[in-house]
Amino acid sequence: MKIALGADHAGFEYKEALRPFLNDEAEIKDFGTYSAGSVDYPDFAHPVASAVESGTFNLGILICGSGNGIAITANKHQGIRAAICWNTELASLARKHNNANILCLPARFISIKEAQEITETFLNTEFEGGRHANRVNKISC
Ligand SMILES: O=C(CO)[C@H](O)[C@H](O)[C@H](O)COP(=O)(O)O
Repeated sequence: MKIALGADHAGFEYKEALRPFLNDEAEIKDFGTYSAGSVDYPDFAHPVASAVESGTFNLGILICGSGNGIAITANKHQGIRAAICWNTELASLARKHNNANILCLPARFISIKEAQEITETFLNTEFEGGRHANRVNKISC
């Protein structure tokens, strides 16, 4: 499993906390940001989304303050299904029903422990297919 990881300044601390936790599970590439200094979330969401869109990475994890900016940006890419998840049930449904390929975490609304649990659920839940496959296939326009 290859995972592309990125965050803006609001998600920086969470990204740093997730990285060692993820290393046990997968091969990780950290696309930045690399400090808590203020940056613009599209500069990190686009590279992560491109990496997943191209198939070089299986899944992406993006983190910003609300989750909105990174999700809006990532979902501009063809074949990207970026889902904002603030609890484990949403993470499970995003994988099972939507085959989400980028997890968007809202750092200013969850704890680091919650972020780790949500990430673990997202990475360990499979797409159910079936009726959901028909719907996911209808997303692209
Ligand atoms: O989704 C976002 C923007 O739409 C993120 O929450 C950003 O992290 C947030 O806007 C950053 O805000 P700041 O006041 O510049 O720290």
